[in-house]
Amino acid sequence: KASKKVYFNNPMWPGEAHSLKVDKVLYKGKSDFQEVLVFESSTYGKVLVLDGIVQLTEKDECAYQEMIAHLPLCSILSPKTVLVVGGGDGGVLREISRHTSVEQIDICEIDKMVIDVSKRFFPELAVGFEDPRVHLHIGDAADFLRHAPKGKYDAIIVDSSDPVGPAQELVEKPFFETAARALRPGGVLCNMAESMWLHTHLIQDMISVCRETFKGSVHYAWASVPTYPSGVIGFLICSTEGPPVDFVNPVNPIEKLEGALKHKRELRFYNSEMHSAAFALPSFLKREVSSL
Ligand SMILES: NCCCN[C@H]1CC[C@H](N)CC1
Repeated sequence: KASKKVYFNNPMWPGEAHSLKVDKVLYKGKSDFQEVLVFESSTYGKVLVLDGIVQLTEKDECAYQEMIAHLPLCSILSPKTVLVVGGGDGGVLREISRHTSVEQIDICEIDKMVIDVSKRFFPELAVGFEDPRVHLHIGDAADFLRHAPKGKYDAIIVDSSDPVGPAQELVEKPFFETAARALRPGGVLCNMAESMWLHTHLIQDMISVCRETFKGSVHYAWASVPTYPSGVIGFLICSTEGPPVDFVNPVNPIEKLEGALKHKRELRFYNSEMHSAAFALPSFLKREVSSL
């Protein structure tokens, strides 16, 4: 019976378990921060698992990586400097690189093993590291942001794992305050914001903190990702107060902004209709989370 208990006791989704058929285990390791597993699934391609939690699969990673990158970057005029917090698999970098206006991409990933494993088993994501605009920093992002120049970034994308373990501090007020300080006026933060079906308390807490910290706007968006718990994942899009001309409506991208995307035909999930639709929220969420 012990095996049954092990499957159903993740505090992020108690009583719930998700399974994919494993054809072959390709890598098993343990870094200073977490256990790393890569396996070939029978129907979702290769899968990256950290501490027993699915991070991405080749089949559905496009939904998450494209939305977390293009929701913020298609909401502001010609983003130039972008910071990625986490994102060690390189998928978000691949997406940011499509924006021709971007001149500098900093990335701060705490676990080098994730980068090395992605380069070895997920070249179609790790390709993001090959862009010459990318500057890689290995370390704690909260620390990195505390030392970042005030107002340096047009956009900060927090591509984190769940807030248990290394990513715990990335949902707390001090982190959001350092992110707001590092953004220019009218700059935008987009961070992973869990599931509307499972985490409305956490979403409420994050939105309350963000409304205090970001004087521009705070919006919640979501996308379908079949291999994430409850099959959806949310995004919190926050902007610092700034000249209105600099921050277009985060819900409806300006068509020409989308036009600034290189290799648009490679996009498998994002488009301007999905961008706008992502901000449409179910009634239970609007009821359970105030100010949505
Ligand atoms: N860059 C890979 C996605 C990392 N994002 C998280 C993975 C684990 C999920 N429970 C929540 C999103």
